Amino acid sequence: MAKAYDHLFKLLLIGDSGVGKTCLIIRFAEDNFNNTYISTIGIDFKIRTVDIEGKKIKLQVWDTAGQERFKTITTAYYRGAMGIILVYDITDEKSFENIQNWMKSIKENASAGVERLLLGNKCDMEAKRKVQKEQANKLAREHGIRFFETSAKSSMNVDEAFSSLARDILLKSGGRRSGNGNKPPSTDLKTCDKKNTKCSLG
Ligand SMILES: Nc1nc2c(ncn2[C@@H]2O[C@H](COP(=O)(O)OP(=O)(O)OP(=O)(O)O)[C@@H](O)[C@H]2O)c(=O)[nH]1
Repeated sequence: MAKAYDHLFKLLLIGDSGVGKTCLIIRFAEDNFNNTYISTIGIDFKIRTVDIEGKKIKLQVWDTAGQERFKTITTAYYRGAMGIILVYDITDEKSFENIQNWMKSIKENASAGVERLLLGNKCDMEAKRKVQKEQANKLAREHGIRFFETSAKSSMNVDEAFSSLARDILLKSGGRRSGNGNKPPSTDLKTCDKKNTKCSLG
């Protein structure tokens, strides 16, 4: 039987507990949303196949628990990820400040050259906003990565965010670019990962 997809990409979502990682994955994979909060225990994944640049890309999206007590389990999954999505909650300043720690965790645990993406989730809650878009844009620019504000509740930018990460991985793996050149100029993509003595390709 012919293979149902051209590429399989493993993605991982990280970020503080309660920022909406599980909800983003459920919105992306099942187009559903639930207000009830059930904190993730350890790790889980969902699958969706998308069409990008004429290729069928099967996305295996791993959901990690944001709680500190699961860190040993969750960081073990970083190495196999081709793309990592860092999520904060636009109504929770601490979750944005902690993005720096999550970035550090990627440096320590993920493969060199892993594609990263920053998401400010819950953008449907404008009245409770604590993190300004410009702050996050600046942080994303400093790290040379893309940034989207999303809402798992309203669907805003959810498909766009996952597709953009998948496209970047595809391009890096030898696919062809067709437009979408909105990636900010990289400031750190050419730095070497000391631990792995490998350079990121950008
Ligand atoms: N208004 C709004 N609420 C959201 C959104 N995304 C998630 N939530 C709510 O935020 C709470 C936490 O969502 P989860 O997806 O479980 O958070 P998580 O990041 O997976 O949390 P952990 O599993 O503990 O790491 C739930 O009550 C969700 O309903 C969103 O985009 N908008």
